[in-house]
Amino acid sequence: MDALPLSAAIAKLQQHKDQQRWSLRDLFASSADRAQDFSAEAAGIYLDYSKNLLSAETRQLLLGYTDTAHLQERIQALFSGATINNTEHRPALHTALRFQGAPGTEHEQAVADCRVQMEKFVAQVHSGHWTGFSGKRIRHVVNIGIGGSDLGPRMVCEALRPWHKEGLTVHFVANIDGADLSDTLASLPADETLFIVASKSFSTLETRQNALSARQWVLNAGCAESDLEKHFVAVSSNLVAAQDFGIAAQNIFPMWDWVGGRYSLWSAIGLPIALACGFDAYSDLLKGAHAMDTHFAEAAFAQNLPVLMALIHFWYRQCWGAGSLAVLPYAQRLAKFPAWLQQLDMESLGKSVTRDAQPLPYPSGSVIWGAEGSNGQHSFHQLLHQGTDMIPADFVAIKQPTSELVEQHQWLLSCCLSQSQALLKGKSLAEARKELEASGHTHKEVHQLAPHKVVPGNRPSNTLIVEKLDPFHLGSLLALYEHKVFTFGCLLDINPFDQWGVELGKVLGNGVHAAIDGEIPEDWDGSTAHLLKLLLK
Ligand SMILES: O=P(O)(O)OC[C@H]1O[C@](O)(CO)[C@@H](O)[C@@H]1O
Repeated sequence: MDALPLSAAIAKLQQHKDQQRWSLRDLFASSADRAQDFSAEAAGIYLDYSKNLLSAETRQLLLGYTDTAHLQERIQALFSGATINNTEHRPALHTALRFQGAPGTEHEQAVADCRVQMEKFVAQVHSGHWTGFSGKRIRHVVNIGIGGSDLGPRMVCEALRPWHKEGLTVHFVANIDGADLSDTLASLPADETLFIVASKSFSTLETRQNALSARQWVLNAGCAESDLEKHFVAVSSNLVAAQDFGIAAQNIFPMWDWVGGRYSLWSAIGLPIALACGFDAYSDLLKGAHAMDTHFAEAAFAQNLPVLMALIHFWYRQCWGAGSLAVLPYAQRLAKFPAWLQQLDMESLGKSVTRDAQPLPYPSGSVIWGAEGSNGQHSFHQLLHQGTDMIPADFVAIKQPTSELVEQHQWLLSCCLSQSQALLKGKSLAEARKELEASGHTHKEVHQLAPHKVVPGNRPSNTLIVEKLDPFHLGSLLALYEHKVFTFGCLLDINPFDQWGVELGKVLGNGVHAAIDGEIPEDWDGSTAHLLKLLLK
């Protein structure tokens, strides 16, 4: 697609933005039902987007932009399995991973078969029929994987802690830093530990090295080579490499090239979830995601949660110069949600050319960052409130208490709502002065202190209310963000399913490693050569 119509449409949006003075206080004052008007709901998730710097006219213009970007056709292409990952010549069919009912396509049939294999395996481990080399049942599972083969299952397992099965603990190791693996293994009994080597490609440096070390650790503990299959299973689309590594064919769970790594937690990459929380919980996660898929595919764009969220983020990125988005889940168990979203969003949208390889004439994706509330309030929220940049934020609140400490949940929700309220309202100089005068400060003190107490306000946010932090609603929340990111990619006319930029670092990493025992090539930059010499001294 020619990027020019998109650039022209963005210029129109920019004009609309530049022509008026935007005040959240005024927008609320001029419309009594703004909160209702600027909200939508689907699959157990309520989106309030009223605290955004946009009017009904802005919304119309943004919705109009979806035609220019051919969004409807793109969504159809996604669901129908068209080759939308055009640089790798593949479909992106993560939605097929969470199909419900009877399998209707070849892809769904493969998924159904894999689910049967997973369910059988989980039952064997839970029942104690799967034993380690000493005949004892498995009590620890260590997932070795990185990126999409780690972040999703790790985050979900932490989010669903109340579903964890007794007697089985799931651990995650990702980093090439040996401390990750050795700290994890330090307290584990090798004969009761099972490893999942999770790697779509089965060629990822970190995963291969960690898996090799884990293999040695099991052997050192007295396991015979012939018993290794009791301790290693794999999830991969590269069956040959997994078998070459020494994983028995029957212990390999399939993955397919039509599933991107960052969209893979719904596949057998989700095995740690099924082991930690049970297969029913894993199935409910898929159901929640499927409910959001249906909403995304069928709802009118004006009511469509992923589309609305993508349009709003796009508006700030293109017309307001917002370089980052803060994601603030008010739930301790969602502490890893921002890290999962970082890969999903930044690996997908960090591109500089359009689908047709033309230089992108407008900004691409932005920085995604954040942490769990209320902790973030006591660290980086200061910058959100008084820093010079406007940083839009997504607040995620969970309606039902996540623990028996119900009163604390009420405080948690109060913290969440009051933060977005403070971002909206701010505090004017006059308000700051009045406050200081009322507390007995001298005229001089008021004059000096008041500017420090001014909070600009007028800072936008979305609030998502998730009914409950359970498998179904978590599935729905994650699929919402997946589709938001896909939509953003369509609005930019980029391919959100490849990640060529990551490859360069991998290739250079091999070169640096080779230089440790060999010669430093002459064409290296001076800094890298000097640093390596210092490190090797
Ligand atoms: O599952 P694999 O093939 O080991 O890849 C791990 C991760 O590495 C990446 O390719 C890039 O670092 C991610 O996209 C992927 O999720």
